Amino acid sequence: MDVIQINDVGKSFGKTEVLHDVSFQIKKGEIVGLIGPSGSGKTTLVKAIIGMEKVDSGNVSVFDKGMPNREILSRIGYMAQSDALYLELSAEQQMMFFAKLYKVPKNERKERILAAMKLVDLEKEMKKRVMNYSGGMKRRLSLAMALLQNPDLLVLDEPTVGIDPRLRKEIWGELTSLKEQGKSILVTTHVMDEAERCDRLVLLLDGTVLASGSPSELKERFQTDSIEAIFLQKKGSEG
Ligand SMILES: Nc1ncnc2c1ncn2[C@@H]1O[C@H](COP(=O)(O)OP(=O)(O)OP(=O)(O)O)[C@@H](O)[C@H]1O
Repeated sequence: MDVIQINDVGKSFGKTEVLHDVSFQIKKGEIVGLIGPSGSGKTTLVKAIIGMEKVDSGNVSVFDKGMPNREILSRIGYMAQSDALYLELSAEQQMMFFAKLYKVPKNERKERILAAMKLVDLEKEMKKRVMNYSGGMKRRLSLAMALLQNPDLLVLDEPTVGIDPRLRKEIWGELTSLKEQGKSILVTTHVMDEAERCDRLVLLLDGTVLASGSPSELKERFQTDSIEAIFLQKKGSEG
């Protein structure tokens, strides 16, 4: 079964077309990277997947249901590109607020919060108010929030921006183990060594799918040794 199905999706803002006939699927237990230069339409697509943005044509379904769908949304852990955090609260209060909102059973809340915070290496900073967090800490807290309700699908929009290489490696280790538990993960990134860790990549350029496949398939198809070079090649050929 496909966890995410995107069929011929088109979207414009005013006269500007930002997505054109975009189609791809994500299966259970797969990490798919959505890769593309700034402005290529990644965030718009991610928002369409979670039902935050309406598409003009085509359709988006998640777990076989058309989005937006409230029930399905509770199975998705979403991490937005910009952190939506309550600065006045401590990280722990913030997590508790969302644990209630996500209807995490009362007797599991503390345990789940601690597990998610450990994963992003923030368990010692839980009492601190979020306003005193650094940019990278806020990013990590947003990731912990996305993991809180133990979702079947994670949709992460540039999750590792501002996160140092050591923790980035740990986070990717965790994403891989979540995938091994059968979770599906869609991640947007600009970081090419992260792209290499995905099972499959969807390369987006100017709102269209340039190519998709495993990192090694793509490199072979385009006869390059890096994913980045594929974009450079394509841009060059447009001249
Ligand atoms: N609400 C909006 N109104 C008008 N234009 C928009 C809106 N949201 C996005 N756009 C435009 O759509 C295009 C794609 O934006 P999007 O944020 O999806 O790109 P992106 O690939 O996620 O870029 P980045 O990597 O920089 O985040 C851009 O030209 C952007 O200006």
